[in-house]
Amino acid sequence: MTATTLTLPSPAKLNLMLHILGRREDGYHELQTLFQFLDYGDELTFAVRDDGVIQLHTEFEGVPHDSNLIVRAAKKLQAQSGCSLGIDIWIDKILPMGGGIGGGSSNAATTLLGLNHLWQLGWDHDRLATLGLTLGADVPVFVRGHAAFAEGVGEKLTPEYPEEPWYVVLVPQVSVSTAEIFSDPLLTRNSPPIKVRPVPKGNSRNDCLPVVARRYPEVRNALNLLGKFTEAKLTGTGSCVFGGFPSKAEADKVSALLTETLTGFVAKGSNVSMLHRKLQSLL
Ligand SMILES: C[C@](O)(CO)[C@H](O)COP(=O)(O)OP(=O)(O)OC[C@H]1O[C@@H](n2ccc(N)nc2=O)[C@H](O)[C@@H]1O
Ligand SMILES: Nc1ncnc2c1ncn2[C@@H]1O[C@H](COP(=O)(O)OP(=O)(O)OP(=O)(O)O)[C@@H](O)[C@H]1O
Repeated sequence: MTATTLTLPSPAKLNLMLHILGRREDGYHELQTLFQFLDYGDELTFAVRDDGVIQLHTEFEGVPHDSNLIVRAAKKLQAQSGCSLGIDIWIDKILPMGGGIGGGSSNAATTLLGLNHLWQLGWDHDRLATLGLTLGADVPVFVRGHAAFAEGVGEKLTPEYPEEPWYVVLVPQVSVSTAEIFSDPLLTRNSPPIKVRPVPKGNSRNDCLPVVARRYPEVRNALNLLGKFTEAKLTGTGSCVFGGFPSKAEADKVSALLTETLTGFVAKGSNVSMLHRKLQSLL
């Protein structure tokens, strides 16, 4: 008998590099980016209900119930699968919103995979990723669960195997709107496509960084401070800034110094998402 309740992780991601190649007719941008997961994230708990109702019990400041990506993901999956079951959902939210570490997208993917399991739909990852893309450009990589080189708007994924260092992630206390950064006239949108894999060294820049740093002094400050210890990078459109270290001890040492004045955390990079490791252990 399949369980009717389930608790699953919803990990963060980093963009280890991000190049913008151009802008499409629909306003979305053609990207090349390298995604890696962190062993750090939110936790969602699901309990099946038989009346078809989808209810998220945790309140989010500034996000109405029906706009929450968790609820939108659940409703889409229910409608497209024709499932008559419903779900109660709770979330322990630790990922910052508008931090560029993919909180909302990851929550949507965890919901799709969790409900596919609990509702026994038997959808494969291709089908779930296609539905996920309609919720956000970053959802498919969380559905697939492997570090990946992404092209298109982020949906064409090729598995990658970057090193898995320990990261210090700084969380500047500003929420950056992805749409706002992508509509900035100063954004560089003409990076030449990378044609070889893995991404050659020297290509780790994030094309969004100059625009984000210009608009947000808090992000500039975080980049400068972390940059005293290692190469400091921006993930996605920010606000979070990260740098890799060969050991937890070194990352902890730098984090202890920086988190006296800034918010941040230490987490291990991971090429297989902790969500997929947990799901695998259930089979
Ligand atoms: C920047 C990244 O975080 C890199 O991982 C993602 O590409 C953004 O993914 P996301 O947050 O899931 O983005 P979405 O919710 O799909 O899009 C938010 C807004 O960002 C802009 N956007 C997003 C992705 C993309 N490739 N081009 C864009 O121009 C669009 O204006 C869109 O309205
Ligand atoms: N479950 C959710 N978790 C976080 N944000 C959500 C959620 N549902 C809806 N949102 C909305 O989506 C916006 C972007 O949230 P998210 O945490 O995904 O941003 P982000 O970290 O910049 O992500 P990305 O790296 O994908 O751009 C939030 O500001 C919020 O209004």
